[in-house]
Amino acid sequence: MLPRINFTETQAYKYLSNHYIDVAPRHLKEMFRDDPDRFSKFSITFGDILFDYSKNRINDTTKALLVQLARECQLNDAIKAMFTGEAINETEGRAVLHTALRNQGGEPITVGGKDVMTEVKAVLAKMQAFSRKVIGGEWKGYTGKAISDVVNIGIGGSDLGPVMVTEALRPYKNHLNVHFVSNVDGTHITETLKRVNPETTLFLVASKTFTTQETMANAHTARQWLLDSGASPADIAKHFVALSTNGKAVAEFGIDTQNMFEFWDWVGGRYSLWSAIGLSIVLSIGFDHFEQLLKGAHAADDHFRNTPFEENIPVIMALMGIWYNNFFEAETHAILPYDQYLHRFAAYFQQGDMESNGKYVDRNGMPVDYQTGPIIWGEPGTNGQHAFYQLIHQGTKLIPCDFIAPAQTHNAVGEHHTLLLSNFFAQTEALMNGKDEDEVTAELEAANVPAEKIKHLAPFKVFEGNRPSNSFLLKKVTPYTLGSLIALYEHKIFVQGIIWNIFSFDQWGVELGKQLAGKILPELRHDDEVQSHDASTNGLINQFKRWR
Ligand SMILES: O=P(O)(O)OC[C@H]1O[C@H](O)[C@H](O)[C@@H](O)[C@@H]1O
Repeated sequence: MLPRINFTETQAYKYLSNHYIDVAPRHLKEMFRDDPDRFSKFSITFGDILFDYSKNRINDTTKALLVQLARECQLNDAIKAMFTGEAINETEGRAVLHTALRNQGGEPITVGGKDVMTEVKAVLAKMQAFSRKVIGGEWKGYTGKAISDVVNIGIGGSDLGPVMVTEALRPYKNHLNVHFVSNVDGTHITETLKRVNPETTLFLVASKTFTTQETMANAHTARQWLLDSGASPADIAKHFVALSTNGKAVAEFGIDTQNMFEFWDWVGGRYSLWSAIGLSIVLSIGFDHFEQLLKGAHAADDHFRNTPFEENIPVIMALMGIWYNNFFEAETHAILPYDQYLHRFAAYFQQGDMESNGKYVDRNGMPVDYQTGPIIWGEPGTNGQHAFYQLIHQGTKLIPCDFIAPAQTHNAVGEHHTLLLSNFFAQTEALMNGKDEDEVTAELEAANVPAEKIKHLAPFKVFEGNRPSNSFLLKKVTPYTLGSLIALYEHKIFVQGIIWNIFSFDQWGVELGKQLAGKILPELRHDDEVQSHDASTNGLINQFKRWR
């Protein structure tokens, strides 16, 4: 069982509340001036990842107190409980073992007395053999042609991870075209099917539960499309495989369970890209690269498990987040990758973080009286710079940011990468330093702007700075480094959930909408007016009926 500690009642929290009063008015610029060791003190190198957290509004005392907070919340025990397969997803009575999926160290991991590693390895071997056949052209469609296109049909955790990783690792891609259909909006499947040929398309129906409305609707439409093209029901097996925990529902759908790649209820949907759900990744970049992804994640798992909190990247990421979320009252956290291939990274962690820690009930079943998970958002730089950075620089809200950039690009065209990285460095520096009135005035004077105009303009051109950021400088986005980076973020979410005393691995909050949609659906199947809802919902439904 996970500890039940209200972190606002710890000693560390009390100290931090007082300490906040001292630190909040201090400017990062001064902190750098006063402490020449700041960068070496507040940065951690892990393999090919440099994590710099020195541009945060902290000093040595802040860090020590935040680490004390983690200790008082018994983070050590919680980490151990997760890695050893305790049922820490208590509301669903399940272990949380995405770390077992990438356990490349050979250590046995048991759930209910059974070593899960045997099954994990068997499914990986099955994925490897299958992907070899598909990539090598040995697996044929119903007219005897090799597969050219793979369509992953899934949503949420059965979509976002594979999309993000296949995009991030495009430089490692083979000849197969990989597509993703998630939305139940018929447009998504229709537009995708326009681009593929039924004779050479393989569908992966990816669903942990195999009951998700969107995925089932898309899968049925895809199956019908295949049959309409001239395939027989017996040909389905050549074009459909399932990635699921639910063998019964897979068989009922008509997919041979031989063609099912299994995973288990101890894999949370939003942590499942390492499981059979990653088959689209394997097909896109080959099994060896997928294995590298697992290895990178495993190295991050080891780091998380075995490194003292002071030097532990996910722990520090989490503590910085708590410092802003619970003391500075920051509401959001931006993830800003300076790498076009990472363009779905923030979207991926919107689910990862917000579905995990978007909870207002604590582990005792009581409403919390403090803030929990932040709103996660972001877009790749430099696009964001020309869109929303204005608010980050000069708005009234404090937005802690993560900047992520590779030192080496996969596409060395002209000076592009140097331009990109100059923006990456400049932004974190500008957010931190800002620009005071003297600097603004000097600049305008140098540009020969008349004194009267300077007085008028200066306030608008001042940047107060003191806006915090983390920087992740990666040597290069490789499968291994990406695996590590994702795992570091996953563990950050875990640490925050432990400190906030919430359950990070269930998602009851998504159920209500699903339930109500199920109730409304039959009402939309006829044209009679509905009166069974509130006035707004009735009004919307009835207008929809008149217009459709
Ligand atoms: O993989 P599935 O069972 O189809 O679930 C897909 C998604 O469904 C729900 O919306 C959950 O909130 C997500 O966590 C999950 O990833």
